[in-house]
Parts: sequence; structure tokens; C-alpha cells
Amino acid sequence: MITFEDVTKFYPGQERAALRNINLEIGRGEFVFLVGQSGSGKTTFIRLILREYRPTKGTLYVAGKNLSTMNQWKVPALRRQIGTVFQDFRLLPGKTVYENVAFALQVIGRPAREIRRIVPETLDLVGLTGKADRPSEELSGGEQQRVAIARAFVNRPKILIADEPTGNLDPETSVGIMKLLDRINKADTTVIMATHDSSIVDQMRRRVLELRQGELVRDQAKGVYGTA
Ligand SMILES: Nc1ncnc2c1ncn2[C@@H]1O[C@H](COP(=O)(O)OP(=O)(O)OP(=O)(O)O)[C@@H](O)[C@H]1O
Repeated sequence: MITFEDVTKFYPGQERAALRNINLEIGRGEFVFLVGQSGSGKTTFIRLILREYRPTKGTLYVAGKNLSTMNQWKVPALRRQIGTVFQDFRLLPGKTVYENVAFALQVIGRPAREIRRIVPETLDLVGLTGKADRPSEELSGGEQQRVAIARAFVNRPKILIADEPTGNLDPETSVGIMKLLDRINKADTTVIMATHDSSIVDQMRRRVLELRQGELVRDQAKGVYGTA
């Protein structure tokens, strides 16, 4: 699903690469944790997959496409196959739960009938039954993250990228979010999650990729947060 072939990324004016000679493959339906200290390159890794940047060197394939040579006009189609979830939820203010999720389908031109069917289905899936008409800012942090996940998943993307999705949540709420991401993964979605949350990584025992100063220093099946 995702292949990094000797990928290096320098930002303009940067002396040290943000990512250096990354080689790895992430298969369809895998669940992968991306760990490493602040500044180790996790966000850069994610931004390359979303084609926010191109590699300076090397080749990156996502869903069968070479992102280095992909035309700019094809990027929106790529991003439709990738759901994204962030630490700060990024919901649309002044909109209800339903509207937040429906919007993701409206912008890609799905028919209204389909939207009326799929949005409630997806809200049920993420555990927000009965909350559709609530203003999203009145929900708890955990509920807001569920809205964000519903929005990311409503189009049934092949890949879900979560950048610190539990970063603003208490441990108990975080467990609920992880159960949800696990279910989404079991529905044949490739999930990549950047995190500093060691207890979650240690509990889930999934593949762990560790970056250090831009280099991949560990690729461990059923891994843990730290090797020390
Ligand atoms: N737009 C940019 N321009 C220049 N340098 C950047 C840019 N974005 C990131 N960097 C640098 O690239 C390196 C990797 O940063 P990156 O944001 O990928 O790390 P990270 O692991 O996601 O960190 P965090 O856990 O704090 O989010 C850092 O040295 C950072 O300062």
C-alpha cells in the first residue's frame, strides 16, 4: 500500500535531512505506530504520504502511485483515499456533528441521498448514535475525536493516518479511541498512527517504526514503544 524506496527529505535551507534514506513497505490492512522524539521526522513522514511535499531523493509509492512523478491535479484523488485525524480534532466550528461528517462527502460531490444514508451509519460505527444534531464544540474531547474519525472514515479510505490522535485525551478516553481505530483497521483499512503515548503502543503490540533524527532505527513487529 505504501513503499518508501531510499526516501530522503531536506527542507529548504536545512543542513540535516528531516528524513534520510528510508526504506520500508506498509502492506494493505496493516496497523503501524510511528514513534520517535519531537523533531525525529514523524510529521514529515506523514506529509510525504499526503504529497504535501515530494521526496528530495528516492521514490515513494502510495496506493500504487509514484508520488514523485504524480501530476498536481491528481493529488486530490490521492488524498480522497487517505483519511486524516489530528491531535486538535480540526472540526468545523458552528456546525453540528452531522454537518461535520456530511461535509466530507459533499465536497467530493456525493449525492444527497447517499449522504443521508452513510452519515448516520458512520456515526453509529464511531459510537455517536443520538449526537448528530449536537453542535460539535459542545462535545467532550473524546467525542470530538470520534467526530473527526467519522469524518476521516466516512468515505471509506484505504488508508487512515492519525497524528497524535490521543494527544489531548485522558488515558481512559484514549483507550476508547484506540478500540475504534482498531475496528477501522479490521475493516481492511491501513492505519498509520504517530504517537508519543507509550502505554497505548505497549498495549496494542502492533508494528512499530521508530525514527531518530530522520533515520529509521527500528522496524519491529508486535513492537513496544521503547527498546531501552
Ligand atoms: N517546514 C519545515 N521547514 C524546515 N524545517 C522543517 C519543516 N518542518 C519540519 N522541519 C524540521 O524537520 C525535522 C523533522 O520534523 P518533523 O516535524 O517531521 O518531526 P516530528 O517527529 O513530527 O516532531 P513532533 O513529534 O514534534 O511533531 C525537524 O528538525 C524540524 O525542525
